[in-house]
Amino acid sequence: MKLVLVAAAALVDADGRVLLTERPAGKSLAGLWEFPGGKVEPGERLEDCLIRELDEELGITVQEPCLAPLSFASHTYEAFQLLMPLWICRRWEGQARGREGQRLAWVKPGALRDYPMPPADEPLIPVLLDLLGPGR
Ligand SMILES: Nc1nc2c([nH]c(=O)n2[C@@H]2O[C@H](COP(=O)(O)OP(=O)(O)OP(=O)(O)O)[C@@H](O)[C@H]2O)c(=O)[nH]1
Ligand SMILES: [Mg+2]
Repeated sequence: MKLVLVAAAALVDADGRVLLTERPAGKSLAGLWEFPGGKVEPGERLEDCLIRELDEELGITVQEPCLAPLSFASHTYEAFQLLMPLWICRRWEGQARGREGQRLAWVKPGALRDYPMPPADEPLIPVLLDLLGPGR
């Protein structure tokens, strides 16, 4: 089965909220909320991919030392197996905005379950809750 490698980030703001972005209409899994990130290009370093995607999708600049490995998602979809390392990032330059027209939400960890996410992301919710607490 095809392996798809995706680099993604949990951006956490000063209030401990996590950024989710809505997948635009027309894409697979449209309407679901996900961590920003994207597919690794052939030969591309994972961290370079993530930094590129965060700029393309959100218009923010992230320095590599501000990315800490947190967890990963492994999920078998119908057409491919997804392997998605997830980094946590608390520091970046610029203000995140949906550069591709996608909606953004800053979400308390305790409210992540209110946002429908791809099935691969489910096991990442308790990881963020453990680390950050539910928020208030
Ligand atoms: N960025 C991101 N992708 C995720 C998450 N969870 C998850 O299953 N994915 C899947 O990982 C794949 C890569 O997403 P992507 O954002 O790089 O690529 P894309 O929009 O071009 O995807 P597409 O071409 O399949 O529509 C997609 O199939 C997406 O559904 C997540 O939390 N963040
Ligand atoms: Mg993407």
